[in-house]
Amino acid sequence: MTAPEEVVLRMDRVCRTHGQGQFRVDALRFVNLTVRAGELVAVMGPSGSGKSTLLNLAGGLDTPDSGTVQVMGQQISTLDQTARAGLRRRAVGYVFQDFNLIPALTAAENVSLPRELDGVGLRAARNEALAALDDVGIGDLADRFPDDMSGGQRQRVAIARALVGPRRLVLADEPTGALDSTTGEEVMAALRGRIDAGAAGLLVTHEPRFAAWADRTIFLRDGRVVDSTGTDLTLASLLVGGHAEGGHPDFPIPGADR
Ligand SMILES: Nc1ncnc2c1ncn2[C@@H]1O[C@H](COP(=O)(O)OP(=O)(O)OP(=O)(O)O)[C@@H](O)[C@H]1O
Repeated sequence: MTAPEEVVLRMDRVCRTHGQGQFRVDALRFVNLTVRAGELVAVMGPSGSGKSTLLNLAGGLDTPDSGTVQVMGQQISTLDQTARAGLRRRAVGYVFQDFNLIPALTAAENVSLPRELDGVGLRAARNEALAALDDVGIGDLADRFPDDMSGGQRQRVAIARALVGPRRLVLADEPTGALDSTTGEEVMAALRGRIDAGAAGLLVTHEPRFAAWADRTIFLRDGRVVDSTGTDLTLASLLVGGHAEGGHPDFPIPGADR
């Protein structure tokens, strides 16, 4: 297990431009971000502010135009494509809004598959998968197929899969987006539990109540980090107008201007 204070993700002065000429967009501009083991960082911002670009760079699916991205001490832009894919597989797991489970595989098979692809033997991979499912509170559903599970249970399978084996960085893109709020809270509790056990995470969300599960929140606008705040402050500032009357300027509280 990773030491609690170990840096899992480090981004220094990261810039990324998409498109060319008149279609050129500065999707990220000089972003600095450090996420340590045991830390969950929420990423909020309006549509087009650069959240997906940030997640793609953090997971090594994309490389910066300038600046550096390090995952578990390895600088992604210095790696060739094969080495990058290897680092991604060993270190990074994803959780998406739509679960992305393989319907023909049971929960345990979905979770053990990445480990089998890592070269771990079938039995060891299954044992790791069972432990990972236990960690997110659904050990008893190991042999169920995704279609026979609720949305919240499926998302917990996805969290188990994201952090099975040595993976330490979970990148979650609106993981609660398809869930009702009670189920969303249960899924956040499961994610939080896995982070507390020594992983690190980035959570893209539009919902302050889910961001409240994070240790801190960064706010993006036009590719820049325009604000960064601890969780207590996040909710407090949204609710009592710590940033501005009626909430954060990017996330006004509906009706607060009445
Ligand atoms: N492949 C691409 N080619 C051209 N422009 C792109 C590409 N990917 C992203 N962009 C642009 O970069 C900017 C940042 O996009 P990004 O998807 O990172 O934002 P986002 O905050 O995740 O948005 P959303 O909340 O709508 O998913 C946007 O202006 C977007 O149009």
